[in-house]
Amino acid sequence: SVTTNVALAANQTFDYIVVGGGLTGITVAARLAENSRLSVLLIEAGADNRNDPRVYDIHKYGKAFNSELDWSWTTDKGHMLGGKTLGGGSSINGATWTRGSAAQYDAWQSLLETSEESLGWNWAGLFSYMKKAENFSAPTPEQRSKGADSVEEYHGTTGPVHVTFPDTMYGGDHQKFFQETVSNITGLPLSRDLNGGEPNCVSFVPNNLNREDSYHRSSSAAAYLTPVESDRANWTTLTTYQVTKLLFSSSSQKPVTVSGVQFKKTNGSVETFTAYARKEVILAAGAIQTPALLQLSGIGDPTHLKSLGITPVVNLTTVGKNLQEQPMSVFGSNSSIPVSGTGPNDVIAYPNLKQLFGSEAANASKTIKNSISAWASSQAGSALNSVALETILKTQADYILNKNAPLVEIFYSTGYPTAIGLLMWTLLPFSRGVVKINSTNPLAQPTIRVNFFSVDFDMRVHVAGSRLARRILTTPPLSTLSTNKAIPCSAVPGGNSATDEAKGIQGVFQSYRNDSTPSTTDATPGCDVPGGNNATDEDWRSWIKEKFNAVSHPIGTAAMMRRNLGGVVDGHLRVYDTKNLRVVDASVIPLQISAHLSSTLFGIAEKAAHLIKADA
Ligand SMILES: Cc1cc2nc3c(=O)[nH]c(=O)nc-3n(C[C@H](O)[C@H](O)[C@H](O)COP(=O)(O)OP(=O)(O)OC[C@H]3O[C@@H](n4cnc5c(N)ncnc54)[C@H](O)[C@@H]3O)c2cc1C
Repeated sequence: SVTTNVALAANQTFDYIVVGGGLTGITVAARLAENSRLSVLLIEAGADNRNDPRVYDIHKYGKAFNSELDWSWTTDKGHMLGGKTLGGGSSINGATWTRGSAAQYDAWQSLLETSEESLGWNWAGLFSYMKKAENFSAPTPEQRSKGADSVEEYHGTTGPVHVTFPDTMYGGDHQKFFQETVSNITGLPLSRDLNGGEPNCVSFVPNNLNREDSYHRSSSAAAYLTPVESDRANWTTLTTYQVTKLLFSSSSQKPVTVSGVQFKKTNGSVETFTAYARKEVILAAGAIQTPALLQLSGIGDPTHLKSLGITPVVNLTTVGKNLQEQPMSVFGSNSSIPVSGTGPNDVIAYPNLKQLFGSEAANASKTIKNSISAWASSQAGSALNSVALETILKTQADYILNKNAPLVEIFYSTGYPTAIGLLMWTLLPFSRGVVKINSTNPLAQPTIRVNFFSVDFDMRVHVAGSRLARRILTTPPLSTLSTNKAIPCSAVPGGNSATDEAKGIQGVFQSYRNDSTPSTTDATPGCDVPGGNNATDEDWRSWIKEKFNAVSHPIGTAAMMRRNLGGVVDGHLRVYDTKNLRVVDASVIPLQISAHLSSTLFGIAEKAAHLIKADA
């Protein structure tokens, strides 16, 4: 059952306690609870908002941002969004369903001990679990006529997460012209389906929506919890309570044993409760709150912990380090014709280094090859050390230079009724950041330093992506739809007084505005770069620095790597020097992928559940 009745959890013992009822937490809990002999407690800080239209109606995307459903963490540049509700990010995200390139997943395996390579943390191993999570409905003939397509073997059809194209999908000249323009400029091939491990293309993409449920969002909660909610007496989901500390039964002897968790009402009331774990505690609080909870519990850098008066339990200096988050800029123009459909956004271009940099590609490659060591030194404070980081960055460089990994995402962000928009973000930053608690108050937000653009090459990528975005908007056939052909601008119809519908559909635009654009007109980033079409790199750099925002795809803060690279968990997702504590969320992803994260995370959670069951 889903409950706010703390008596159902306090002072009780469960086989497994899962911390965080977000994307991965619900997935793992649901799989463990399939065995009726095992008891599972899932604790979620947010409320159960499954019946809130801001959650189930994808057309209201963006309306949950900066509300009680959003952690809205402060970073070194603006806010990072995160779902604070049952389903976590999967309840408030854009529902875009994509996967990275096979080489990127294969790289994860190379960061593990040789003895763990057989665990299958590679494309082949994860692809099967991503498909296990998926219940794909191929496009209808009408959707095909708009441009949707799929390759059967890239999808699962019997999993819990419904994935499909929406009945309201966009699919007029806008989409077609965007594809054509991008392809003409960059040479990117049009792909039928980018979910098969080769996203270096331009393609329509599906969403995790449920065709059998009025195209409502298929969040982790809707997919894994709702259908079994009344059957699983062995699974308790406690909402509106935040886990504040892990408890250890033996902390002097390594590996340490976790005996349970402390938690309190998320709204800050003083009373603290305890629940006990017979077998394991699984952290799934996401890439920001999981490292914070580890640190609050004494797992982290002893010097930092002692400075706050916390007794160190496990010495793992990289808890919270290796943070990789992506910067995004927004571009737009108004269209002379209305768009067809109401979305959500459905076409993405993923250029690789050559397609992004064009004639500058050789130079950009040379910069990467010659700079890894210097970047590792400059970012060493956000990693174990420069030697470890150099190995990690070399792995990242390898798939950029040799395996066509896309460097930026250009998401065609159509806006009802007439907007042409492009969201462009750097996918694979070389900059590294840190999440660090700054007090012993478990309800206080940790300090998040992403260190955006602290490796200058990340800015070069962003300038190249921005230039490409503007070129796409000003090149036919897409530019023939624009009312402002010279310098596209004004993306959100109605600007800051846009209707709720326009705001909802264009949530990303809108959040960008709410966050950092105090514009009083409907002028939109993209039209106001000093120098317009003749802007210099310096013009672009200063505009980007002022306007960019976080994508809200943080990863890496409890990375799955060998310990001498700065890993926090091993290939079984077990925290080093602990016996029964695992992390199963975006924190464990060691390197960014050229994709939105959720399909990958459902795969990780499915695989984790398998590992946990096998170990038991
Ligand atoms: C605005 C936005 C848009 C996105 N768009 C897309 C998209 O279109 N497609 C895509 O594939 N991905 C998208 N993502 C990314 C994806 O949703 C996230 O990467 C994913 O949800 C992360 O999963 P997770 O399980 O690691 O964490 P989450 O899903 O964030 O779950 C963590 C959960 O733990 C809870 N929690 C935290 N601390 C505690 C605690 N101490 N005690 C109890 N509970 C706690 C949180 O409230 C939350 O519910 C988007 C993300 C955001 C924020």
